[in-house]
Amino acid sequence: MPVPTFPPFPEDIPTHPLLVIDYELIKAGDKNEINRLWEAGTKLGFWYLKNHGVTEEVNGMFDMGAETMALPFEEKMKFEQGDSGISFGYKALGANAVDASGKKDSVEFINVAKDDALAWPKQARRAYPSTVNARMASTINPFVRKSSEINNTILDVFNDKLGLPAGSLSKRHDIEEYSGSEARITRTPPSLGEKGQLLGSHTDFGSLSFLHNRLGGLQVLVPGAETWQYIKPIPGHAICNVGDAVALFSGGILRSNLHRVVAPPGTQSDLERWSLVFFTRPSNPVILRALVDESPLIAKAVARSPEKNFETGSTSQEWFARRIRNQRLNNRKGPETWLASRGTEVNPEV
Ligand SMILES: O=C(O)CCC(=O)C(=O)O
Ligand SMILES: [Fe+2]
Repeated sequence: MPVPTFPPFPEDIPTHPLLVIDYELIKAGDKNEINRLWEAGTKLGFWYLKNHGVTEEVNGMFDMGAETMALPFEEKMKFEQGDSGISFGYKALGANAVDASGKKDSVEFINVAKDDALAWPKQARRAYPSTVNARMASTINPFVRKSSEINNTILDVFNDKLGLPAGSLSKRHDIEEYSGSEARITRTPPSLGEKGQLLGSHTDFGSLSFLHNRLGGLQVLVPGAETWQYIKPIPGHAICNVGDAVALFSGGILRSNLHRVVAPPGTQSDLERWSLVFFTRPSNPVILRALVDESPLIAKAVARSPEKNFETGSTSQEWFARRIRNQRLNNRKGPETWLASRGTEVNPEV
């Protein structure tokens, strides 16, 4: 399908600028670009990534999303993620809370496990709708492979800057090992000028997120600022951010920043909103904790923040399942369920 055109992001709405990082330069070991990536990862934890080389796969992923969401509701529900804390599969509109009051979310999405995309035509973690299966080999597998490679290249840069022994972060993200890494396509019905959150304020659960957006709506709460600010989508650029796992490994040196999604601004609010994310997460058995014994820099950072707890005592798999499970409205008992779904942002000790 040709890439559709969209009404532009309004000129008169303030946006927060992000550093644009050139992936080709990062791969080539360009010192200046590496320093800029480090600045982006440590100050806000968000940046644009250009020349990432996945544009064709991104377009195919959006087609897969459109084909999947067009299936009858009963068909999609056969692949529903369930209430046990497993993220892979389909999530219907309104199945999750967006805040402590238990307000329903307004998005539907399909999550495809990295492990299934790589194992295809075998099944590793679960089954998917026919529209997903039809594009596993042609689109989803190359999207996941290329995105995982970008993930480990960026983690190697952070590894070096953090003074960790070579390969310390990337060995925790071995592509061959089962993890919660997944590709997600989200569809949001037109907002029609409505105010309010489509996806509540959160930090991402995992290591890095690679977001391919076409419409606005994503906002960040910049440290020290009092108001949320839009991040403007730029065609062909991914929006990347650091998640909780890497923030914890680094003793807080890398930043997992709060963000949320509100209605697309201006005339964009009359359209359906589609977004694609590749979320990377450490392998299932990896313990989420600051790597103080591997890097004096991380040990110093942790010592400087005695009020914070970087020892979660949780494996990557448990951390992830806890967050997914406690967002589900089916599991809700009260505001405490929402609180139990949170990450590094509200844990009073982190
Ligand atoms: O759709 C977006 O712009 C962001 C989505 C997001 O933050 C998430 O799914 O974690
Ligand atoms: Fe997010």
